[in-house]
Amino acid sequence: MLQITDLTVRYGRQTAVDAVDLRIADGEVLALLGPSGCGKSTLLRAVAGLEPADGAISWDGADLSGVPVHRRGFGLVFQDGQLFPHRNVADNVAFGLRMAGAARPERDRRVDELLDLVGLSGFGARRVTELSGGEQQRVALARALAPRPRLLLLDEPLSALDRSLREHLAIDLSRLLRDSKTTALVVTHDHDEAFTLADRVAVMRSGRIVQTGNPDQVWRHPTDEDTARFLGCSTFIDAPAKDGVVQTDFGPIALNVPDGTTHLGLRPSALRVGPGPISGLAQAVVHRRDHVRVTVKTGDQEVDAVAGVTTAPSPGEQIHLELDPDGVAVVG
Ligand SMILES: Nc1ncnc2c1ncn2[C@@H]1O[C@H](COP(=O)(O)OP(=O)(O)OP(=O)(O)O)[C@@H](O)[C@H]1O
Repeated sequence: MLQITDLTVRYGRQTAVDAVDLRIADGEVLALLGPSGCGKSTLLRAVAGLEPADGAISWDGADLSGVPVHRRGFGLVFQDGQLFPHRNVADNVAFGLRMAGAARPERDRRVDELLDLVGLSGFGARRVTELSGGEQQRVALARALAPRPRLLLLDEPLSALDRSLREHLAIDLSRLLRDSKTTALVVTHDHDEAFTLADRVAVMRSGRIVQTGNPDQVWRHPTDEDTARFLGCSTFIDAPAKDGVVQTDFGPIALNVPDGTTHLGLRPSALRVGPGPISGLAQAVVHRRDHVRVTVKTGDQEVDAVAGVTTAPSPGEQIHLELDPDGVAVVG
């Protein structure tokens, strides 16, 4: 188990990581999610031993301060893989095993096993410069996993890849981490990636962890407006709740909240163009992959909504909005 206690990293007068407490259980995949510059890479680097820090980092109760990077037993994967360009795939994967003094037959067996695990069987003799970006990241992952690290540290492992490959690899990576029962800390700014990969998500902002919880909790119940905004909410409303039903201007919604005023964050998908009590005027209409995003002026406010590709309104068209509870978050 990794235990981080009161960890602080300063660069001059700037505090990049501010008194962070965090724990990762054995076999758990924790995603550290936050906007650019919030300090997540710095926190990961401190755990790896690459960044001097105040506070304590321990593994199974043993303090790691003073333990150099290569003695921590952690595996590292960065955004751009950082493979050795002059070595072939098998030699890259075998690197950590060679450093650990593993004998040739064992090395070869483990390399085959890992290439199989990451879906690159038969790629051993290929030059890494002849691989696609996605293949290179798989090799980086195989290399990090080969020596059986007790903790895998992944810093934006998929960010350099294009979107469809990223989504595909996130699912593969999630399965692979589970199958190999790897304990992992994944740093990402992408909430889809965090929610695909993680058992638990820690949201970071301005050097601090502002919320931890399982993906569903964090998605449905962000701790404050900034977190909700970061997780895609763009419209915020207060609405009265009674007996588990919240009455919004857009219609009633069943939510497990106490009676009184509830603060809600609406993602664009919470408001759909369709039969509903509220009318508005379509403003900007933008086509996305599988839906259309519409900015709607209703009363004196502007809200984001979605429409089906075939039923999209034109700018200037009068429309109605209906509420989809799946896009609603309870804030606070
Ligand atoms: N070596 C350094 N020297 C000085 N300041 C640094 C250094 N590394 C990071 N910082 C600063 O510390 C803060 C946190 O940086 P960090 O890279 O940890 O953020 P991040 O959340 O990982 O962002 P990104 O996803 O953009 O890398 C930033 O303001 C950054 O400019």
